Parts: sequence; C-alpha cells; structure tokens
Amino acid sequence: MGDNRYPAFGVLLVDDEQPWLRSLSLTLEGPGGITNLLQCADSREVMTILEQQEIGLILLDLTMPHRSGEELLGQIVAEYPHIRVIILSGMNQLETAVSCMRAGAFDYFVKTVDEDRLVDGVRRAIKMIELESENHAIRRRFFYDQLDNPEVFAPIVTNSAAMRARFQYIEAVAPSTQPILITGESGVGKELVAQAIHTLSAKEGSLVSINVAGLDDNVFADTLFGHVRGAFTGAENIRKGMIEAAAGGTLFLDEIGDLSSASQVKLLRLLQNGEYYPLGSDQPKQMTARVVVATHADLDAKMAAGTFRRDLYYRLYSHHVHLPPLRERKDDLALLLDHFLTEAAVKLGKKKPTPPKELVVLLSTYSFPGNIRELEAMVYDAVSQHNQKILSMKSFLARIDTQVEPLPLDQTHSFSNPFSSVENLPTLQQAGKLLVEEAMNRSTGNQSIAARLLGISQPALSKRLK
Ligand SMILES: Nc1ncnc2c1ncn2[C@@H]1O[C@H](COP(=O)(O)OP(=O)(O)OP(=O)(O)O)[C@@H](O)[C@H]1O
Repeated sequence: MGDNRYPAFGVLLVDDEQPWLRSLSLTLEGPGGITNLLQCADSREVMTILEQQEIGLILLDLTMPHRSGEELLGQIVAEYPHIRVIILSGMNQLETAVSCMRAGAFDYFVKTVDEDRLVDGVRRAIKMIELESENHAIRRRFFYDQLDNPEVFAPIVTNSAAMRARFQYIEAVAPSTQPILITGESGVGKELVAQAIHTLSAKEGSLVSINVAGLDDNVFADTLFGHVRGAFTGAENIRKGMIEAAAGGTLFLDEIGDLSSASQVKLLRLLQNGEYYPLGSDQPKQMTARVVVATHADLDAKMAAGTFRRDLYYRLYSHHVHLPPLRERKDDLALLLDHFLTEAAVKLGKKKPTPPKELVVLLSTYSFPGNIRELEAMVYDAVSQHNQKILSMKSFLARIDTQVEPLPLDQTHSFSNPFSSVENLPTLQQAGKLLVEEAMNRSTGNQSIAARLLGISQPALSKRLK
C-alpha cells in the first residue's frame, strides 16, 4: 500500500454538477475522514474508470445527461457485483430510488439529507466492504493453508498449527483500518504479533508502543493527545502526542485492561470518531494511525465486574487475535529451547551448549505461568552458568521444583483411551507399573521428572519404585 488514504479501495463520486461533487468531497474528507476519493462528472466515463481503478464504492447521482444513474447501476451490478452503489436522488425521485434498491443498490440518500447521516451511511458501506473482503481473504487462506508473507512471522518461533491459523487470520486483517485486539497471558508474544501486524500493513509511519497500565487519566490523555502551550500549569511548550508520533503508522497500546474508566471513555471516542483534541485546544485533529491494543487481562471477567466498558470491548472486538499459552503448545518447546540456546550463546559469547534429552520432557511438565518470557529467562540463566558441553539441568530444576503442583504431561489434551482395542485389560497394578516404567524411560531415569510426568510427588514415586 504505502498509502495512507482511507479506505484502501477508491470511492467514486459520480454527478454531472461539479460544485456538488466538490462539496460532497469536502464533506466526506473533512468530517468523514474518507480520503480515497475520485470524482467523475461525465457518466460516459464511469465504466472506463471501473476498468482502470480499484473502486469499492460508488456514490451515484440519478439524473445525468448521456447515461442516467439507473442505467449505469444495472451495468455495474451485472459486471462488478462486488462494488457497492449508494444512490443520491432528488426529493422527487424517491420511486426511482426505491426501484434502484431492488435492482441491487446498497443504499440511497436524498441529496438534501444532513451531512452526518450521509457520512454515516458511507462509513457503514465502507465497513461492510472491508468486512466482506476480509472474510473472503480469511476463507481463501484457510482453504489453501498458505501464508503470503511467511518472513514477517519469522521472529515468532513456532511449530504450532494453532499459531499458524492465527498468522493466516492476521494476514487477512492486517491491511484493514479497524483496530485489532490481541489477548493472551503475559509473555505469550503479543508485542511480537503487534510488530508483525504493523509490518504487514505496510504503513509508512512508525510503530509507536505505549504501556498504558498505571497511567492516570490526565497522563493518559497528555501522552496520547499531547497539549498546546499553556494547557495547564507547567505546560510551557507544545507537546505532540503519541497519536501524532504514530501518524500514518501503528499506535500500539499495551495493557488496555488496566485503563481507568475515564481513559476508557477517551479511547472509545477516539476510535469512534477518529479524531481527538490536544489538551487545551478546541481544534480537533484527525488520527491517521491504525490502533492495535493488547491485554493479558480477562476482559469478559472485567466486563462482568463492571470495570471494563462493554461498548469499548465491542469496538475493539471486530478483529481479535488470542494467543494460546505456552503450556497449550508444547510442540513448540523443543524449537523455542533451541532458539533461545542459540540466541543466549551468541549474546553471552559462549559456545552453544547441547541440552540433555530429558530437558524438553521436564519443561513439558511445567505450566509456564510467565510463558515464553519465562522460558527465555530460564535458558539465559542456564547458559550464563554453563561451563561444560552438556547443559546442566540444575538451574531448570531449581526453578520448576519451586512449583508445588506438578502438571501432568499433556494435561490440556484429551487422551484417546490406550486400552480401548486391548482384549485382556491389565490389572490396575500392572497398568501402574507400565506407566511408571514409561515415565522413567522418557525421563532417562530422572525421578523428579518422572514424578512430574505422573503427577505425583518424587518421594511417592521413589516409594513405588522400591
Ligand atoms: N514465539 C516466540 N518466538 C521467539 N520469541 C518469543 C516468542 N514469543 C515471545 N517471545 C519472546 O518472549 C518475550 C515476551 O514476548 P512479548 O513481549 O511479545 O509478550 P507479551 O505477550 O507482549 O507480554 P506482556 O503481556 O507481559 O506484555 C520477548 O522477549 C519475545 O521476544
């Protein structure tokens, strides 16, 4: 794209009266923030424009010399069924307008309608087209199971099918102008995803990240909107806000679950109107950044408790990416371990150590409340203490053993019954013995790991073995 006009597709205005075209453009651009506009005053040129430009929406006058709006509508619906058409009619043409609706027009307005209603109607049509094209892109990606830009996701190390499905969704929604909500526990990689969204949206502006947790409402407003000179005591200079710093780019607000209720109202207004007032100014400014927000909080619980606004949630929810915790993508453990071992060895100037085989088994028994950030810290810690060829398990065991409750392997997955096809069932004692043997085997004889696999304490396992 490299183009910050809104929307991503062209909006074509067709009317033989030049002054009306100019005033309609100003209304849509100014209050409407709709800037990807094309004008056409000669109805004979419309079909050529559609051949040459990527048009998504047409505002079509009914009464024009050469070709009437009604006649053009028929041809557009037949040849370009994906293009939406809004009819603009005179007061005395309501009947024709209604028959145009039957013929496939998306909406119609009388030309004397007030500006706000017209702008709302056009925005509604744009949103609808955006959603349709995203749905289409999502379906296409799921069908072909392909990523158009795999390199963008390279920093997010993963083998997981669930994550791959998220990437496909992200590719589909990244170009839209709507906000994106990223949820997931702390340390799952929400910031990495925000970065990928920004890269994919191909915006010329920067990615500006702000952690809004703990900002009181005044600081939140000042940080985002900036202020004019003299806005408050001590405001000696103009301050440009982060929205301006992110102009034409992406504004990433992290930890929005912790926003105060006053700040939630400000964020909602910003998202609804696309404009804001720097503190102390009565001149509105247009936001040209795309907003991405993230939180580790459970927003459903917060809404139930009345601490997060439902209307803000619905405004944010149209594009939602939820990242699963590390304990639900254990297939990633070996890959991530290798990734962080390489990274830590380079950063700490050491030779990359070889991990013992049972390390991944041990890690798979742990719940990782701090997710990938926690694994990263564990690996860095181990590599910094490391001085032999094989990486010692000591520092991992020290961290993991502090957890009282061990997590049985694959606790989150349902098992298929291994005995369903066995004719003679083993006794409980025999089955227990086999299970213990298998756990000892997988943990290459390490009793602490085997005990964690079995979901029992190490002394209990030791007793059984005796
Ligand atoms: N799949 C991954 N591959 C490689 N590194 C990752 C991956 N996921 C996360 N990380 C790393 O883990 C750390 C935490 O990631 P990130 O900051 O994106 O998490 P977060 O979900 O935004 O956390 P928080 O909610 O605490 O802000 C970072 O150092 C990041 O580079």
